[in-house]
Amino acid sequence: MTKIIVPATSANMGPGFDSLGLAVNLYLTVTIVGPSSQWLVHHPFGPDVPSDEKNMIVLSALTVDHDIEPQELRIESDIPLARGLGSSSSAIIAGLLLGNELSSTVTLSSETIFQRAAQIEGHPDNVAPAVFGGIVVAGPNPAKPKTFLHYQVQLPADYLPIVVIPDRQLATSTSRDVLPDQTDRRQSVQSSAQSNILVASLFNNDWANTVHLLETDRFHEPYRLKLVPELTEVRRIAHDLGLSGSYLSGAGTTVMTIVKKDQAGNLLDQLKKSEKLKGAQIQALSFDAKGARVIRD
Ligand SMILES: Nc1ncnc2c1ncn2[C@@H]1O[C@H](COP(=O)(O)OP(=O)(O)O)[C@@H](O)[C@H]1O
Ligand SMILES: N[C@@H](CCOP(=O)(O)O)C(=O)O
Repeated sequence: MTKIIVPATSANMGPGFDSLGLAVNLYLTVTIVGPSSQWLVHHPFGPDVPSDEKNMIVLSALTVDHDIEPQELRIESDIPLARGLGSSSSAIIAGLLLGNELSSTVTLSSETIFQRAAQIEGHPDNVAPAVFGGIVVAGPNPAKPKTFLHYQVQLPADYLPIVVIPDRQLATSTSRDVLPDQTDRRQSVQSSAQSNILVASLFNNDWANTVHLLETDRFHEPYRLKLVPELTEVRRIAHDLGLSGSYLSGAGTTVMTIVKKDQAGNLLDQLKKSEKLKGAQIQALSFDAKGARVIRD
């Protein structure tokens, strides 16, 4: 049976709000069981997520080709919903790949799948690493309205991502609602400078400085902190160990820390001891370098 696999993503690396994201080894897997008289989606997400043609994956597939035959689908997922790990992006991309597989008239390239998914999401920071894998800088293409440019960064060999995933959902739309419409000019200039330096450090594989720059966001973290106080606790614990590299993953509630591999065990031990992080899923991950893929047999 054909399987579609899409990784989870962590957007908003540092001051790279809406433009810098990375893919990790948590996956959404969609198995195409076969044709059915109507769309039937077996999934583990409970009654709030539709199991018929209203499911986000099916809706996305139908944007590729309205005439595709209904299918029975089986969904497995390690990506928790509404926690800042790009579950909606992975569902949209899985749907576009599904439509691509099932259509007899349309064939989409990875580039087109990325562009369409970014248009649907409205920002490319999750969908770029979800489609292409790794760490990606992406943003609006000034030469072509409604399209996006994207550039992939080399992955660091000696760092890995650690996630703290609170046992609490936060819809991206809710978390965007707390952001101000305007920011101060001085602050914007400083944030823009730090974002530029962060991108330069990423392309120079300078992770000793990158981890500090990951903590310089002023676009969203100050406003979202009240929704995700765990960020303060993770930073406190990491700083006590002399470690930087923590940021709010996407719109929250996940907190991501990029840490040197030889420090990961130390940090995990301390995070797991914290009363304030009780109930959170705390684990070391790895970067996903491949991005979305289709496995046919
Ligand atoms: N695999 C999926 N199938 C169907 N709907 C999904 C799937 N993954 C996510 N969604 C929808 O997207 C919502 C979460 O999107 P969002 O608030 O953007 O959070 P995030 O993308 O950070 O996980 C879920 O509540 C659900 O409605
Ligand atoms: N830049 C977006 C990223 C949202 O990511 P998600 O994983 O929470 O969907 C934002 O901050 O709103």
